[in-house]
Amino acid sequence: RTVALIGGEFSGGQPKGGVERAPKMMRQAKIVDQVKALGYEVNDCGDHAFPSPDAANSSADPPAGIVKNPRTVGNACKQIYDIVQAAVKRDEIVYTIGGDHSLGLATVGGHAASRPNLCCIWVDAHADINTAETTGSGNMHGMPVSILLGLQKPQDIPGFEWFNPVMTTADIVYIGLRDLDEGERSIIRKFGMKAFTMHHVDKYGIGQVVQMALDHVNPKRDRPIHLSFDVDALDPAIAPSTGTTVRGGLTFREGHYICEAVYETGLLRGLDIMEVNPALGNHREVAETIAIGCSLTRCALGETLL
Ligand SMILES: N[C@@H](CC/C=C/[B-](O)(O)O)C(=O)O
Ligand SMILES: [Mn+2]
Ligand SMILES: [Mn+2]
Ligand SMILES: [Mn+2]
Repeated sequence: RTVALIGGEFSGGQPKGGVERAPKMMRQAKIVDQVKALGYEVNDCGDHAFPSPDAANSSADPPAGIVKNPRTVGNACKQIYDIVQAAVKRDEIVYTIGGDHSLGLATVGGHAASRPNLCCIWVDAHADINTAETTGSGNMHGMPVSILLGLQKPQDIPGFEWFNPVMTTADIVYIGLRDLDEGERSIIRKFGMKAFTMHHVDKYGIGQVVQMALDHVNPKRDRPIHLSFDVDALDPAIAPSTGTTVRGGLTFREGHYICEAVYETGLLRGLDIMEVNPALGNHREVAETIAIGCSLTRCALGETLL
């Protein structure tokens, strides 16, 4: 089994610099050796840096409405999308280290483009499903899912004309939500999307939640799975170095359980570890957040299953 490792050194989907440094920091933490130690071949596709958007409203990439850096984000996504698609065609497990979660359009979208019947588990404090109309911040890391599903027409955002939505609202399930914008709430309700919030995690426990999530998007356990993990799904106490912290998140074990349970299906074909920002917090907080990015990866690749 081969894992294609892709570093997405990209920060343009949100305003806090530093998130582009996570791939190098994870490599310094020996993530490649850790994956190899689990028995995988690693096809290192390298780290991909992108022109970091200069100050907002730059002349080269003016906002589309209030959507910031659309062409910069679209270009980065297109490049990662192509790399992901090529890895999937080689039947490799596609593993992307972000970078902000706007790249989720490229990882899940690129995967779906060459993997029929793909389903997605989106682990996040946020739904990332704002359209250009509903976004309050204009930060594109809050929008990848709406474009992925075609709820936001790609051709209506400069830089995204290349994207062809192939997934539907029924192909994705959320775990960990606790900070939704009003527009996102109405989109989720309107399309009857499945979302397991932190309320459900408390009510049913993580074991039941993952089971119900899989039963929703993968009832016959016959669909390949893409797990897109935003580390801000975890409680900030254990993953502090991330740009959009929200209190009351997943515990260390709940986060790792999700990864273990997805591995246990034998259906994991795509994994994203997103939004680790080594520029945020003190040395210990950065080290802890990088370490959790590595341990989540190991659990998603089978480390803890006997
Ligand atoms: N919903 C907020 C927050 C977006 C958060 C994105 B993240 O999940 O990738 O951190 C927004 O649209 O600005
Ligand atoms: Mn996210
Ligand atoms: Mn988030
Ligand atoms: Mn985030």
